[in-house]
Amino acid sequence: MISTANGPRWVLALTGGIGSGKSAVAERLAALGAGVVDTDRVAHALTAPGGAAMPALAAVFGPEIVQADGAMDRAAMRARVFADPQARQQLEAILHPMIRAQTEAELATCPGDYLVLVVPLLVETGTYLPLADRVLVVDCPVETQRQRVRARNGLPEAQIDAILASQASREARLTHADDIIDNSGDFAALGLQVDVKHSYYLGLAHQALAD
Ligand SMILES: CC(C)(COP(=O)(O)OP(=O)(O)OC[C@H]1O[C@@H](n2cnc3c(N)ncnc32)[C@H](O)[C@@H]1O)[C@@H](O)C(=O)NCCC(=O)NCCS
Ligand SMILES: Nc1ncnc2c1ncn2[C@@H]1O[C@H](COP(=O)(O)OP(=O)(O)OP(=O)(O)O)[C@@H](O)[C@H]1O
Repeated sequence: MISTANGPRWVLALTGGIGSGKSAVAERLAALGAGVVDTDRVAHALTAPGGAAMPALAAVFGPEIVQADGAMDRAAMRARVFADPQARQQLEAILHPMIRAQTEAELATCPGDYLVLVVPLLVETGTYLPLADRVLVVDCPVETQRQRVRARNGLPEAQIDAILASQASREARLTHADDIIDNSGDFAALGLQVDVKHSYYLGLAHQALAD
């Protein structure tokens, strides 16, 4: 439970590797009434035109990572950081503290029956784990992740390899799971699992608040 100005809130941390289905799960939980704060979305806002992270990013990485509209050039930055671990560390050193502060501010005011905190790097950084009452991992075979990322972004295979290599292994991530959603099937199979988990989390959240 986290304490907010609106009282204590029960928090589900939701994670998974790239292309595993975190956004699809979070979207459905939101439709069912959960309050969702997604650190990827927070990061996007910080790097949008006029975003609070842009001055520091331009100073460190140069004008070539800034688009004409003032937003971060995501493809350019992706190519750079997944080819160079030191550049990735520099990017994370700028963005992660800002993402954390904004995420905490949003959690403090987010409505919903309980809170869902979506953190792709939950296991890798460990810093969000203390906020979580429960950890839900969206899981599928790495080959399925590859296929879905390929279909969505058309990323070169070497870049998909580099992103996967920078993230925790499937096995390491699963050791942190209280619950697992298997997203190796279709959207219908995913939806059924999410609905069951949501009912369970509603019960846990109500129980925790009653205790
Ligand atoms: C590297 C960037 C420019 C790539 O942008 P792009 O639009 O291609 O991806 P997007 O932001 O939508 O993220 C998609 C997925 O990439 C993976 N990913 C993103 N950042 C990282 C990272 N630092 N390390 C490993 N994987 C990452 C995650 O699986 C994430 O869900 C961007 O992800 C970024 O700015 N990352 C740094 C911030 C960060 O660490 N975000 C993770 C959430 S806290
Ligand atoms: N069960 C499924 N069947 C078919 N396609 C799926 C399924 N689940 C997700 N997808 C597709 O796979 C892609 C990745 O899904 P999603 O964006 O939900 O994953 P993510 O974990 O949030 O990804 P990222 O880490 O890149 O932010 C999307 O294009 C989505 O539409």
